[in-house]
Amino acid sequence: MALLGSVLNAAPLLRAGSSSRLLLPVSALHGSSTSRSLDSAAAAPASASEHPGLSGEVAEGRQVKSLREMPGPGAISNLIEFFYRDGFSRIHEIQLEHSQKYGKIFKSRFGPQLVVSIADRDLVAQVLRAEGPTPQRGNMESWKEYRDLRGRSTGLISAESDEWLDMRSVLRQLIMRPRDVAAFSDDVNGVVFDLVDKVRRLRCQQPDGLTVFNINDLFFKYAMEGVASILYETRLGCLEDEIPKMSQEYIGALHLMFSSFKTTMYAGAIPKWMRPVLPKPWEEFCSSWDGLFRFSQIHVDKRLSDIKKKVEQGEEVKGGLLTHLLVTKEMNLEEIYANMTEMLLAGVDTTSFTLSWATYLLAKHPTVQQEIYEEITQVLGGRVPHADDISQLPLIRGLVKETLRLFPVLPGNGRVTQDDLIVGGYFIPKGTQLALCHYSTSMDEENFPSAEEFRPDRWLRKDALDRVDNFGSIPFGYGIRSCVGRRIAELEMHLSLTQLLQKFRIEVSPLTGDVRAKTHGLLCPGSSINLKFVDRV
Ligand code: HEM
Repeated sequence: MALLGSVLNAAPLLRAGSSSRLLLPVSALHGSSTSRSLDSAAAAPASASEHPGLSGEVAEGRQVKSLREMPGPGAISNLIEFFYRDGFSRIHEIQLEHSQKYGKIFKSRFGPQLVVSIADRDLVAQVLRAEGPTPQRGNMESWKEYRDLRGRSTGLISAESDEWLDMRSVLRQLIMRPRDVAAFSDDVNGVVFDLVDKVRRLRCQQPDGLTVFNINDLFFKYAMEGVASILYETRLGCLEDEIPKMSQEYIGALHLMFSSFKTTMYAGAIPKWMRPVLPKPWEEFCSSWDGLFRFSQIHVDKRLSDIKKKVEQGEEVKGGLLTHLLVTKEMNLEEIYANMTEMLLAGVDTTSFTLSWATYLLAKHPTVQQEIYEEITQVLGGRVPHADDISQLPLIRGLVKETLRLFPVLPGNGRVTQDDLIVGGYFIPKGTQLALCHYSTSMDEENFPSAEEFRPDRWLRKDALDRVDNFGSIPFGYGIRSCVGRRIAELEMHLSLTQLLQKFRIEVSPLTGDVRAKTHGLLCPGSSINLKFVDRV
């Protein structure tokens, strides 16, 4: 399942405003909602004074090139790459290959679509720093169409312009600073206890009493339970042996949308007029959204009715994020449903894949694991960690950063330019779809020496890498449209990894092969990760 990935990675590949839209992978296939033709771009050398978004290159008198002159793979070779060589599951590798072959800025075509890919840290920085107040990631037409059809609101992922800005301003105040989410420590720790317990129960079922098969399945349940404990202020029971029916149905809806990654893709890609002859993708798309919205609505309504009861009885109303939103009415009810739905969606696979990679890397590097364990023991002893402890655990933070550098769950991100830009010497007209190639910049030796190596200590402050504006690795994006759930995800990952390392030595099971990454919307383990959890004495 990889909904967020299909949205953030692939949505930019839907051509805006076209009735025959095509969905393309962000990193290697390149489409455009360019509002000017390439010819006019070529014929209109920009001047810095006319175009506030332009870099100093024009002013310095260097020749600005048009998109026509930009290198990149041809449409036919892209077709072959993706449809005959299973390129859809290797988007991250193709991104790297193309940046090595064509340079750090290149264009690709797929039919009428054109996307400009940027695989250079400084150019990515230039683009993101020049963003206006309401950046756009890509085309969200199919999401919006569903919402219009059902009279639903958009949430942060699907909204644009002022509508997006208003909701973002509300949520930014509530969950974007580490100290805001520190308040959720106890709730998340409650879920971590259940995770540890579940590890113990699962390994007991195996003959060696140690192995947990397909660790991502467990982390998926943990991530869902963890994020729901914050978003809905309730427990879903995902880590119980019998998952409650309602939570099971939600997981089913999520599976429908993603197991059918294709469903999401085709729903957006198949033109409306073809739906009568090819109804299934759109129907499945709508039906999975129905399930996701229904689930959120049940939990939001339940909280609302609890609050009303308390008010009627004259009791004080206390609570977290959802309570705040319902009481202050900074968002209307439909907006709350939509944002809870989209945040739950965005917060599960992303976190669980990262945890799966982190534990796999730890198991493969016992010396690193031991160093991190010693740091934890020195700082906490056996004490349960709290959010406030994390600043004292730089290696735990480095572990998460390094995992996301090696396996950025979103290997690429999209932006539609909102102004004419000159990037890397090329004139990029307003409305061009850009693909920011995070995977390539993360693996670039210039940004990270010995880039293939797993070295959480490279993030220790002494090396000055640990900066929010290190554009070589920005797994949560950057700036005003960056991941709104970043602090929640970090809290869930820091607390769970710390406790797992306090309790267990993690080893790779001999039943695990060499696990390689594949793109399935998100960058996910290409095969099952099976790990042994050995008690620490
Ligand atoms: C390891 C975990 C996660 C990673 C790596 C991640 C990464 C990202 C990235 C790269 C973006 C796009 C940013 C941009 O366009 O600049 C994004 C957006 C978003 N993420 Fe996350 N995410 C994670 C977890 C979460 C969680 C736990 C939540 C919710 C609680 C969440 C909610 C969102 C939302 C709502 C957006 C859209 C924000 C907007 O458009 O304003 N994410 N995420």
